[in-house]
Amino acid sequence: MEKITVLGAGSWGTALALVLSDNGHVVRLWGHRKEHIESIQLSRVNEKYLPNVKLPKNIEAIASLPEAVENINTIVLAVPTKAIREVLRQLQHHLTQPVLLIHVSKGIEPDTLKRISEMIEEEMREDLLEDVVVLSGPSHAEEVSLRQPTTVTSSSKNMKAAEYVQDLFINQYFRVYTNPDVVGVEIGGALKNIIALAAGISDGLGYGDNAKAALMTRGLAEIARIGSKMGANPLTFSGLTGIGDLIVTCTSVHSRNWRAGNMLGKGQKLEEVLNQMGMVVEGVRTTKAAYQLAKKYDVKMPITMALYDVLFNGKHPKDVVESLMARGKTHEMEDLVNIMEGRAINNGNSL
Ligand SMILES: NC(=O)C1=CN([C@@H]2O[C@H](COP(=O)(O)OP(=O)(O)OC[C@H]3O[C@@H](n4cnc5c(N)ncnc54)[C@H](OP(=O)(O)O)[C@@H]3O)[C@@H](O)[C@H]2O)C=CC1
Ligand SMILES: O=C(CO)COP(=O)(O)O
Repeated sequence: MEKITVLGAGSWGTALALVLSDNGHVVRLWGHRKEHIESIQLSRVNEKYLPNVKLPKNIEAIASLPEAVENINTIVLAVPTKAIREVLRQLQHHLTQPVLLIHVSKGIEPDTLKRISEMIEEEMREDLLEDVVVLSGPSHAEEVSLRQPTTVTSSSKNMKAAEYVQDLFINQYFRVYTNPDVVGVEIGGALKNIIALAAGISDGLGYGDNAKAALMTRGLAEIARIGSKMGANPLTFSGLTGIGDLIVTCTSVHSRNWRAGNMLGKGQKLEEVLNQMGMVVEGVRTTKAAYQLAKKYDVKMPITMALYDVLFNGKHPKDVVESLMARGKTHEMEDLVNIMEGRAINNGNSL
């Protein structure tokens, strides 16, 4: 039995607190808004983010960060990508010993183009950071909190730490695998949100399953192409944090990215969609980051570019679909064969 603190009292932080509590651990769930935490303390329910589940006694909701991390050496970081640096800066003031940081966020920081574990290593004082582990995979909070079968992957530069996290979380409904490819796991988790937004737009426009299958398949090719250039093992993209997470996010009504895309496809404006959602839609910021990554690494990412035009250049989704379909002819597998065989990627026409 361990004492573990979860930072971030949103959907995913709360669902993971439930998994840890089911495994017999004592969990502190920290949230930054006092009134939100007080309402959880009062009702034992996280009304805003996970209204159907009552929290058991071994989850303590806490609004004070120093209290939440006192005498703790394992922390789950479950806030949106854009809040990571701010939370880490606050956290360090209150740590008196090194901690294992388990991050579960799916994003890439625009401009710096850092992955989450890179942001953590940059922000944390070395003497306060034992290891960084990423836990990622096809896992909607709504289903995990109902104890429905779910599989995820634990990844770290230090495989002992990844295995420790596997042991903390694994149980009869939450199966945890390990994978040493941190870059692939983080890139797959972040970039699938872009494709989920595009799949939602396609559904919102009234296109059918053919279009969605095309987006998912060619989206994965795009993710594998940039991921491999960034140092990922291409095989990771055929696993849980690649195609697995792509499937669940592009096809589930639980996905905020798919739902946001769906509203955009039906003609709503980005700002009103994000306001309506009330929860994080990571794919929007990640599209900006991926657009910059494609330029930096000189990798063709046509779906990402098309989505960027819809989100940030006011292009109509139907027009970008037309442009995508009208591109020059190409060989389907050429890039992937090159990636698998470790050859240089052809950036010409094979898209
Ligand atoms: N939901 C899911 O099923 C899954 C989510 N993820 C990933 O987990 C991460 C978190 O997502 P999720 O929990 O779903 O998001 P939610 O939108 O459900 O919740 C986000 C939580 O973070 C809090 N927060 C926002 N900014 C800050 C800040 N500056 N300091 C402290 N807390 C802050 C929010 O507080 P407030 O209420 O004040 O806004 C809220 O409690 C994302 O990267 C997501 O991609 C990964 C797998 C599954
Ligand atoms: O990452 C997720 C499922 O694996 C959650 O996706 P959304 O953020 O789109 O809801």
